[in-house]
Order: sequence, then structure tokens, then C-alpha cells
Amino acid sequence: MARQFFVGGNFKMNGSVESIKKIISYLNDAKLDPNTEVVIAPPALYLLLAREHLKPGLEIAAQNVFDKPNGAFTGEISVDQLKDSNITWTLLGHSERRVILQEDDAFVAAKTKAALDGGIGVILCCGESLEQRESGKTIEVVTSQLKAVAEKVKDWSKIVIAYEPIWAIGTGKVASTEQAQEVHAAIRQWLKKELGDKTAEETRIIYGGSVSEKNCKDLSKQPDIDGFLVGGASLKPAFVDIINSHLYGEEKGNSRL
Ligand SMILES: O=C(CO)COP(=O)(O)O
Repeated sequence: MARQFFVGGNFKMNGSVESIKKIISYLNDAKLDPNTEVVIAPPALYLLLAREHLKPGLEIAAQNVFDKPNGAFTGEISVDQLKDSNITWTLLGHSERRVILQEDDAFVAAKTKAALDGGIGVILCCGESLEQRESGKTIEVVTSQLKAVAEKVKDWSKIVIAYEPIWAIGTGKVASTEQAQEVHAAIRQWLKKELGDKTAEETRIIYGGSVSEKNCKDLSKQPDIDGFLVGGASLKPAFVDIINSHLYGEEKGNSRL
């Protein structure tokens, strides 16, 4: 069975009440591929606003969640609070948090487990730095990031893996289709070995890093690329073209128009 295409929009620390309402009304009115799962991740402050305005069927992700239940954790947001606000997904392990806020693999894994235990889906980000790529360590780095989660979580049915090479994020340097496909295929091989055939076949592996309306179509045709995690372009009308990119993915046998 074909995996459902998945496109996430990571707004990062961008937007205002006005601009987020505008993006949402653009999405609400756009003709979107009905077979693509669409999830937007506005900053925490705007999650409720987004849920109030975004039409049903389009989902919302937090950009982060804490691994502890409600309590004395200033500045954090709990899994229960996301559920209470009808937020069904969270990003975790984004490189900006791993690098700037020094979140390590164990913390990302603990948060992933907490989110899944509470019924929140996880867009689990992984990816290598330029230095790691140039020293041939890409697959090793990415699989060790995933392994930390696999040690705590056996059921990956509510995880979407986002492969985001750090050197391609916000740089305009998109990974080539071959580079992206190679890592996605290696992740799928790893899933097969560690978690079995079913998890390998069913887990969506999406690509992030300078995805645009120009490069998304070729990337979407790759057999192991099941969607995108979009940063900058998710704030622009181009996001709709990216959501619809898979309509052109005939080579995978998934053309639906
Ligand atoms: O980090 C990203 C999505 O999480 C990618 O960001 P850009 O699309 O702006 O490169």
C-alpha cells in the first residue's frame, strides 16, 4: 500500500497574529491535494489561533513539547495541554533545537516517548552537519539519532521521520534528489533491520531543507521521499504548490488526478 504523502510547514519563530491568519485563510481557500496530509507548525503562542481558524482536515503541530506532565516547568508546554487545545502533532529534534538549545538524543527520545504515550503524533527530525557529511558520517549520524528513539519506542506508527541535512536548512542549498533519496533509503533499511518490515514499509520519511516550489516535484518522485518539512516557503503561497507536488509523482505509481 502506498504511503500517504505528508507535508509539514514549520513556521519557526516567525509570524504575527495578522500574518498567521493570512496564511491560514490562504490555505483554507486553496485547492489542496486531498490525499496529502497537511500539518502546519506555528509558534506556540499562535497554536490556538491557528486551530480556531484552520479548516478541519488540516492539522496543527507544536514545534516542541516537554516530556513531563503538567507541573513546575516554567516556559514549557505539556502533552496534555496540546491535546486540550486540539493540537495533534509535534515536531521534535529539530536541528535548531539540537544545535542552539543543545538538546541531545536522549532528551529528544524522552520527549518523543511522552508525546506518543499521550497520543500526539511526532515529526521526528534528524540530519547531519556539513562537516559530518564531508567526513562520510551522514548515515551513521542519522541512524544514531533515530536509534536513541528506537531504544524507548517500539511502535512507530505515529512517527513521521523528517530528514533535514543541517547544511540545507535555510541556505538555499537543497540536497540533490540523489543525495536525499540515498539517505531516505538508508533510513528505511535501518527501520527494516531495527523495527521490522512493516515499520519500514509504513513509516513516512519526509525531506526538509530549502524545499521550494521549484525543486519539490523531482524530490517527490523519489521512491523513499514521502513528503516534505518546509521552512521558509511554508510562509508563502509557494507552500500550496509544495503540498500539491505529489500530484505529479506519476513515476511512483501514485498519480491521482
Ligand atoms: O528547517 C526546516 C524545516 O523544519 C527547513 O527550513 P527551510 O525550508 O527554510 O530551509
